[in-house]
Amino acid sequence: MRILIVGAGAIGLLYGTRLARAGIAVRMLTRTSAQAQRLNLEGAALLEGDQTFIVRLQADVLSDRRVTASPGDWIWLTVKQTHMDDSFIDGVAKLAGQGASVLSLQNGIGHMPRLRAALPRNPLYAAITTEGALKVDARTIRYTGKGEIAFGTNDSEILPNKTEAEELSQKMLLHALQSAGIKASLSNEMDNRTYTKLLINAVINPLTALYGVKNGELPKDPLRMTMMAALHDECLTILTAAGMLDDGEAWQRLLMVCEHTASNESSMLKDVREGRSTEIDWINGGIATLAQRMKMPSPLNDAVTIIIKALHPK
Ligand SMILES: NC(=O)C1=CN([C@@H]2O[C@H](COP(=O)(O)OP(=O)(O)OC[C@H]3O[C@@H](n4cnc5c(N)ncnc54)[C@H](OP(=O)(O)O)[C@@H]3O)[C@@H](O)[C@H]2O)C=CC1
Ligand SMILES: CC(C)(CO)C(=O)C(=O)O
Repeated sequence: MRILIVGAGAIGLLYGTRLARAGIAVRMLTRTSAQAQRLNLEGAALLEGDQTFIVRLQADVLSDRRVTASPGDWIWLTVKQTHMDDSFIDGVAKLAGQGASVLSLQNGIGHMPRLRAALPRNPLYAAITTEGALKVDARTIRYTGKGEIAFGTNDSEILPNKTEAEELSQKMLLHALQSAGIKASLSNEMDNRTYTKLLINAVINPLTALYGVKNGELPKDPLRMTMMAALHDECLTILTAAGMLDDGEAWQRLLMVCEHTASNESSMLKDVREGRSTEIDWINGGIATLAQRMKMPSPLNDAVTIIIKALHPK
């Protein structure tokens, strides 16, 4: 089985290095030739605790025509939402042809329908990970949080009869991940998982970016807690109306994530600090769009989306 991973950033290299280390045929597809060259020459470095693992893997530039000529069985998309413009999605469609299975691993919502429109015949999977990684440089990432990955089709796409080839391909991917020591599962409730993760990102990400604090600091101030609770409640109301299961644990889960990732700067805080656009349009903006479709109000999500976007580079 061959896996092409598009986007050699924190998450792409976190999975790429561990799969390659377990002997799975992995190829990283980068945006720049400089990064591909560096990965080919020096290998990728995975920092885990005080250990450094140097992993040899093949890398090419996504736009290289030779890449399209030899597609993989699986194509993983590990770029950010901000990178998934129309030309990127066109490039993925060319790469995938009609056969490859495509797995997309982003925080936020809104990208899956666009991918489906561009890939009408390919098996298409959403993935949610609770693992954490940080990109240190073009070839180095730090493993910042252990967790698990779940993948599956979106609820609207669950078909009663999968093809045998599709089923085999899912099992092979699961086996590859597990053989690499990665906690992985195939899920038939991806909408619920996506919304559950979205709720966490929709509270922690914008508020840590606005207050300029690490995740663990967010609940320590009573006024920040008031804001967290209000945003949480609005998101929960909208997401449960959209199909998320309310197991009564959402608020506790949110506080637990703050505690477990206490020393992290959220990805949105980092984006703002480093002068990049954030994934706000697909996180709180995504929730506001869901609300609009259901004719529900979303004043807090609307407000944080505008406030964060005002911090984007002009
Ligand atoms: N990091 C984490 O711990 C977690 C991240 N996520 C989600 O995973 C997704 C990826 O995040 P993360 O890995 O942190 O992001 P990074 O910014 O670290 O990585 C994204 C990578 O995509 C590359 N890229 C951009 N455009 C292209 C292109 N056209 N062709 C090929 N590669 C391209 C970037 O390359 P370049 O630098 O050259 O632009 C970069 O290396 C996000 O949606 C994030 O929310 C989810 C859970 C945890
Ligand atoms: C869970 C959390 C908030 C951890 O930092 C995250 O996913 C992010 O920063 O985007």
